[in-house]
Amino acid sequence: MAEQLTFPAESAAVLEPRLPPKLELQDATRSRPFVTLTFATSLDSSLSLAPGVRTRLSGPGSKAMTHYLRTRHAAILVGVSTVLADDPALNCRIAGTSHQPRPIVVDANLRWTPRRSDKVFEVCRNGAGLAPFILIGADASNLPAASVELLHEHGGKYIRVPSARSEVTGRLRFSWDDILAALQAENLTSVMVEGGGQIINSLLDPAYHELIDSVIVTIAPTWLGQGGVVVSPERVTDAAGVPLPVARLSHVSWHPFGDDVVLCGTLRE
Ligand SMILES: NC(=O)c1ccc[n+]([C@@H]2O[C@H](COP(=O)([O-])OP(=O)(O)OC[C@H]3O[C@@H](n4cnc5c(N)ncnc54)[C@H](O)[C@@H]3O)[C@@H](O)[C@H]2O)c1
Ligand SMILES: Nc1nc(=O)c(N)c(NC[C@H](O)[C@H](O)[C@H](O)COP(=O)(O)O)[nH]1
Repeated sequence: MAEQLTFPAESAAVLEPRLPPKLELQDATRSRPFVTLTFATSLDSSLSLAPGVRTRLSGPGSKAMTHYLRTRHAAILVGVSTVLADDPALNCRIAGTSHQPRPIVVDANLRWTPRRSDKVFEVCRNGAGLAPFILIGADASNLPAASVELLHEHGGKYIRVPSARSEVTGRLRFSWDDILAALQAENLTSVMVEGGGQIINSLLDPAYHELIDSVIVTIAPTWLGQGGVVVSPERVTDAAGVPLPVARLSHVSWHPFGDDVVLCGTLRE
């Protein structure tokens, strides 16, 4: 029996001001999708114990909240390392839901070879989720024919996005404007960005704050210790080289969910 979660209507009401409009009312004529940044973190800002290690942080209440968020967004976006680490279903497991979000996997450097046994395809075949759209570099070549076929069979696909090589790592990067334009072109009117660390840290760059409509963070009462995947965006300095805060939430509210607390806010004034 597949996992079935419930989320109380009173809790949903508390979150409502932080959410995009109901899906049927979302405006396809907006210039870009509604963006919710959401993740679960430890007290030492870790998303997981180590890169590649699936780590449960959310308790049952805040986990149900995350799945409720999935009912309210057209798409759910993760980085390829999250897919490789977690083999996630990227579906919505709220009992009775009729909506499934479109999984978006950011894989600029083609590290994931999708396989029939991956959970995201399994839930898709069971009618409990959608197949992924995989964002790859505009010049990517030699796509594995079996992966193209597997995606096609399940209703997913590769989508090409303009890319540039990072001067620091030499790896291909997308700008968030281009990522969101690619989603908009697919009529995906809202997206929740779930992680992992590299995805979140790149979105928290001040250049992108205006793109983020809502931030919803689950904080679990635990320290994971050093060596974890940490949310800590690149440092910003003033003209004299003095460090400045990268981002601060405004319009903040805190909501307890079991042992966890959920922090809501926005990066706009
Ligand atoms: N606690 C949570 O809420 C949560 C959520 C998601 C993932 N996780 C955990 O996070 C870990 C994975 O995080 P991570 O930081 O290693 O990887 P990640 O999931 O952020 O994926 C990193 C990859 O995504 C791609 N990428 C990221 N930003 C990009 C950009 N701007 N342009 C192009 N490509 C880009 C690159 O290929 C990069 O190698 C896993 O252990 C997973 O379990 C936790
Ligand atoms: N809210 C939240 N609490 C957690 O404790 C945790 N580990 C994640 N992780 C987010 C990640 O994007 C995917 O949710 C996981 O990879 C699991 O995926 P599924 O639930 O199977 O879709 N998210």
